[in-house]
This record gives sequence, C-alpha cells and structure tokens, in this order.
Amino acid sequence: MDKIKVEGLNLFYGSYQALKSIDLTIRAREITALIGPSGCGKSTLLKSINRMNDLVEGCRLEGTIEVDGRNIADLDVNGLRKQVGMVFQKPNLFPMSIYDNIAYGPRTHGVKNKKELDRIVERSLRQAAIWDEVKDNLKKSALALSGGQQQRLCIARALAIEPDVLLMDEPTSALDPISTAKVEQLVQTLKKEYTIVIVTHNMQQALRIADRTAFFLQGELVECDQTDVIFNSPSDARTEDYIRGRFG
Ligand SMILES: Nc1ncnc2c1ncn2[C@@H]1O[C@H](COP(=O)(O)OP(=O)(O)OP(=O)(O)O)[C@@H](O)[C@H]1O
Repeated sequence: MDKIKVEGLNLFYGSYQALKSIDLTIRAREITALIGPSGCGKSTLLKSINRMNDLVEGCRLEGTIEVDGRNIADLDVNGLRKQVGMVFQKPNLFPMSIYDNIAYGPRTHGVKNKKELDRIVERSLRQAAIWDEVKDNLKKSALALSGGQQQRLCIARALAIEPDVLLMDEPTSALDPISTAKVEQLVQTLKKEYTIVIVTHNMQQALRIADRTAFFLQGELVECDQTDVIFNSPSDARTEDYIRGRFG
C-alpha cells in the first residue's frame, strides 16, 4: 500500500533549487532509505514530509506531497507532525527526566491522567527496546544516559505520540557500532507497525535494513527500487558509480 506520494516536487531555498521534479512513492510498513552524496537533498526531502521546511525563511515548494492520499499542505501542521514523527541525527532530549521526556508529547496533546501517561511511557520505552535498561531510573535525567541510549529514547519519544510514519535523519551517525546495531535492529522491528524513511550516509546500513532505496544526486532522484536491485543491478550508470564508490 502506498503511504506517501511525492509528485513533481521542486524545492527552493531562495534562488537555489535543492530538489528537482521529485516523484517518489513510499510504501506503508516498509523501510525506505534515502542515499546520495552530501548536499544532494536527502534531508531536505525528509524534512518536507512533515513540513519542517515551513520554518526555513525563503524556502518555497512546488508540487505535492500526500500522506494517506491527503495533500499535507492542506493539513493542520500539528496534526501532520503527530502522524509523521521525526528522529534527528544527534539525540536531542530535553534536560528533564527520562519519564518526562517521553510524557512531554502526550501531555502537550492533552493527556493528563497519570495512569494513562504511565502506560504510554512504558509502551513507548518497550517499543524502543530500552525499557529494561531504564525502568528503574525513570526519574533520572535523560541526559545522563549514553549516546546510544539517548537515541533510542528519542525514538521512544517519537513513538509516544503514536505516529504512523517515522522520519529518521541519519539516526546512527553519532553512535558507536554496538549502539548502531541496536538502533538498526529496533528500526527493523518497528517496520511491522510503522512506515519508516531513513536518510543515511552509510550505504551498508541501507543494504542491511532498507526494503527500498532511493538514490539522489544534485537535487534529482536518480532511481528508487528494491534495495537489492539498487545495489546489484541499478538501471542508471550514476547509481552504479556511486554504489561502487567511484565518487562520494
Ligand atoms: N536552510 C537552508 N538554506 C539554504 N540552503 C540550504 C538550507 N538547507 C539546505 N540547503 C542546501 O540545500 C542542499 C541540499 O541540502 P540537504 O541538507 O538536503 O542535503 P543532504 O543530501 O541531506 O546533505 P548531507 O548528507 O550533507 O546532510 C545543499 O546544497 C544545502 O547547502
């Protein structure tokens, strides 16, 4: 099933065109990786899906992005961001307790009942595979956790508002190999329930976890296909050159 449909997307930062005529369909409950050299527009596309670029002065967009068949430009932005959660490159927890970090989103969406909040916090931490590590320390500062734990806590925080799409912008680039493996394993578990779009610099990561991979170059989508097709028999010579490390 198609979850996100990008059609004829052109995006400009002032006079600079960062995305050119992008047509891309993202399927529900799959992991789609966005790959390509630095500056090719991967993060720009990711941020467009939950309208983070609304906040960027001088940013202008043509074309449409639909989530579940609805043009996101017509949606209430808070409602959109509840449906489409985001996890960033560096863990960006609030300087508060583990519990309060997870409860923050639900509270801002009006959940006040303590039992209900407890339930959401436990569920989110379990889903993010970090419950066992933090369950006895929920009142402790989230910032005292390791970088890898903080990133899984960020994922739990995103899950707490019950999105159905998760956008991840290089979520493991600041992590050590063991934490990276844990996050990758987690992402693969989450795809049973969530549609996941992940920007990665790491081609091996795309190969390990993504169902489909989209290759971008200089603001263009060169091709998008099943990950094994992109890595083993891409249809465009530029993809082949990138995958083989002929440029980066
Ligand atoms: N807020 C902004 N204002 C102006 N130009 C921007 C802005 N954000 C990004 N750009 C430019 O748009 C282009 C695409 O940037 P983007 O961050 O989407 O690329 P990327 O593929 O994610 O790169 P990286 O892998 O280095 O993060 C780059 O040339 C970048 O300099």
